[in-house]
Amino acid sequence: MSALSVRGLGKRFGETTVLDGVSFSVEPGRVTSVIGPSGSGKSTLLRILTGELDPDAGSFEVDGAPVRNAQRPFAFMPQRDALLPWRRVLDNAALGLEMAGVPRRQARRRASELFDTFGIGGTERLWPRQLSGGMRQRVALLRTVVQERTMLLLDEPFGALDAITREQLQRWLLGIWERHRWSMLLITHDIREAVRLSDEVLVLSAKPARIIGRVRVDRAIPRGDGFVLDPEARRLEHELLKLLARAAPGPGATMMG
Ligand SMILES: Nc1ncnc2c1ncn2[C@@H]1O[C@H](COP(=O)(O)OP(=O)(O)OP(=O)(O)O)[C@@H](O)[C@H]1O
Repeated sequence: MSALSVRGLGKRFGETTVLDGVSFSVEPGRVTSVIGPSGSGKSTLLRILTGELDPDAGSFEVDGAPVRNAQRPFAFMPQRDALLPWRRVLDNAALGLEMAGVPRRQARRRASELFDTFGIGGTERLWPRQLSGGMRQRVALLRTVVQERTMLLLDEPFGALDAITREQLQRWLLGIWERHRWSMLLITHDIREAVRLSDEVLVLSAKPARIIGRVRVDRAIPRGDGFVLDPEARRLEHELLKLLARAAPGPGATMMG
């Protein structure tokens, strides 16, 4: 049974069709990435899954059961880290639990237990503005995973970071993932990141978005640092580049952003 099974999702904004019959599944404990041209509808897809938007067509199931509006079994990390500047780091980390109805003290205790594992021990009493970009992302991810859902939806978690920090956080995420084995759906702009972190990469076309390619990465996760230089990884990146050129034909065909 799939952790997530999406069938024929369609979405229009006014006259514009953004998603057109998008179907895929994420297997339990697997990581699936979605890449595609800017504006193709990747965030819209996640916003439908989280219940922020209603689809115009199609449906999806989680663990084999249709999802009703009220119950969203995902933990979602949005594109921006969205830490609240007026809450200390620990209170930010506990926010997702609090919003899910967990009493504040209990939420803070559960969040605080993860700080060391996430490499941010000692920052609990700081304000978000006192953290680096990479640390902020760790807090945002902690806030997401502390909700203890089996499926994570991550919308470009490392998109705003410099290349070195991004690389560090990818390595770190793989290490954390190995312990928890969440099913993950990851939106990214970075082909190399998609190949390194995923079991399968889906390529969306430009608007209206359809899935125009699927690339499997048949190497066990976590993959070591050397994997990016592995000929197989380079071949898959090349294949994805070609698919992206088809996804957004014309000048800047491989540009995403
Ligand atoms: N509420 C809305 N009303 C009208 N149009 C919208 C709305 N939300 C998104 N869109 C449009 O839908 C399209 C897809 O947007 P979306 O943010 O899903 O793309 P994306 O692939 O995530 O883009 P990026 O890679 O730049 O983050 C865009 O053309 C966007 O302008």
